[in-house]
Amino acid sequence: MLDHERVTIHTGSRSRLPVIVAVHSTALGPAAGGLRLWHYADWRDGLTDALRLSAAMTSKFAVAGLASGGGKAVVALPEGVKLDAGRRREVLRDVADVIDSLGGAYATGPDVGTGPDDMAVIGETTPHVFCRPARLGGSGDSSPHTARGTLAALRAVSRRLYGTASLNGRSLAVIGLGRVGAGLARLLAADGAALTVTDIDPDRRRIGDELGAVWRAPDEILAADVDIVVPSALGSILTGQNVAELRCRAVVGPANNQLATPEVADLLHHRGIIWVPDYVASAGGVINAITTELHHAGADAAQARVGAIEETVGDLLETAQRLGRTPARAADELAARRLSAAAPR
Ligand SMILES: NC(=O)C1=CN([C@@H]2O[C@H](COP(=O)(O)OP(=O)(O)OC[C@H]3O[C@@H](n4cnc5c(N)ncnc54)[C@H](O)[C@@H]3O)[C@@H](O)[C@H]2O)C=CC1
Ligand SMILES: CC(C)C(=O)C(=O)O
Repeated sequence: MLDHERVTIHTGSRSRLPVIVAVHSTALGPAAGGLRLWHYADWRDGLTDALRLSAAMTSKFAVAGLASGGGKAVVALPEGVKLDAGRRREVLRDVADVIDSLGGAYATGPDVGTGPDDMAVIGETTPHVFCRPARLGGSGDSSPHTARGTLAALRAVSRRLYGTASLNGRSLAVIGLGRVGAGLARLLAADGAALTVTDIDPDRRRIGDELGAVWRAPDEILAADVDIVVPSALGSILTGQNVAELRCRAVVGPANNQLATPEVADLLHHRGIIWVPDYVASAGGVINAITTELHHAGADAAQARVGAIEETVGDLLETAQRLGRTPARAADELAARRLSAAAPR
């Protein structure tokens, strides 16, 4: 059964590409979530992604205590298609038309494949957009805040495992050195962590070299002998098959939808590996954007809320242990309580 309030699929009048907007829930407020511009073998895979990603946004906002609902947009690019500047603009204007037609039920921001300049183009058509560049009144790139929020989650896990929040001397494997992953790797290196890194884009290796990190092939890094694995690329990286190969004590990262299926959280738990739900660890970017742009709080207040992810994760780990649950279940239950307490809209 469809679990979503509204799903719009529209063939862009300019680009002729499928523009998908999934609004999962507006129980806590109008939906928000990023725009993913990515390649898919079949556009229906993009639809599946939009459905899962938008549901995760609902939980992300609920656990973060923000009055927004879950949504996500996906433009499914056929494999191998590259967008030049003109074509990219057409795609973004198509997306903007769909968002505008929803009358405020959904506002977009950046996700994989998009950034603040793309939000500026969308903002030419519709006001329902955030993370535009600061010169246009937006809060800019979300990824440094997402990286900082993930670091806060890592500190909470380090405290639980090693009795100290410091990551100095810990070994971490960062999978994906994109906007969030590279920023997070820099923060971790500055804290004295020993890094192993990878990306499918070989050009990213220079970021690892710059940080003195060990480079591993993408298909080898999950089983690296490190303290913590940090998924920072795309989803479904943890499966029923590969959990058995892990050698780390925790998996904590910003990548959305890391589990191929929800049951993988139980498998990790049975192996004694702490998994922090991605929708908790990755909330820093959207916390900063929504707090400053929609709730008009100052930068310091927003940063404090991003830093509070450390406390949120610490509390979740404690609740999970006390009640004999996985952290995933403890987080799902917290989100469900907050959603059911919200007045019907
Ligand atoms: N940008 C943000 O503020 C937020 C991002 N996220 C999530 O964090 C993840 C990363 O996002 P961004 O850094 O913004 O995207 P990005 O597009 O800048 O970076 C993704 C990186 O992952 C690499 N990659 C893709 N598949 C890979 C694989 N199989 N193995 C290794 N590397 C691979 C890509 O080459 C790219 O360098 C995504 O899952 C995104 O949904 C979550 C919350 C906020
Ligand atoms: C960065 C925001 C917009 C988002 O989509 C997410 O947190 O996944």
